[in-house]
Amino acid sequence: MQRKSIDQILDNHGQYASLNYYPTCDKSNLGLTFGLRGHTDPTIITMLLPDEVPGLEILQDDDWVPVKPIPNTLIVHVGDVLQGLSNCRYKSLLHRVIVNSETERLSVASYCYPSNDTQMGPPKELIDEDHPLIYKDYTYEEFYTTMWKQRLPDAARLNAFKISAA
Ligand SMILES: O=C(O)CCC(=O)C(=O)O
Ligand SMILES: [Fe+2]
Repeated sequence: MQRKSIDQILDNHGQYASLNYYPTCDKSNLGLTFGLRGHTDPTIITMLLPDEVPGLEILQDDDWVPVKPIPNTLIVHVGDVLQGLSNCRYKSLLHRVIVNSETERLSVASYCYPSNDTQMGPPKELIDEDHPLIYKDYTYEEFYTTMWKQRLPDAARLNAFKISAA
């Protein structure tokens, strides 16, 4: 696939950042309280800079697996937009943050997202007999609006744009 296909699709993209603070949690509430519940990010990619306190977990083969913090290391992961654009060749990462009773935690997250009018259907080069088209063509604005209006659980966000969706 041509690099310029993706450059053209994501020509006007933006980036915003959040500073996430996770306070400690009373022992009696551990297990009931999440720093962030399991979610995927509605982004192209997300770049994370966590501090050295563990907490981030990713879902792998139905198990939540802790991500070991490595000092001064960025974690880059795929978001929903790239899953759609790649016709599911890249998968959006399901992740969550757990808290602990001893140490507060900080992370900086930087989210890359496309402009509202970006057509999110995958480039033609990615579609062939072995990789049939999964999603209808839709704009990022439609995706984002549907996501908030319908309060869809994460995995269902992109499903709403599947060709086979009712
Ligand atoms: O704090 C973290 O390590 C993850 C933050 C996160 O998932 C997010 O901001 O979407
Ligand atoms: Fe996230």
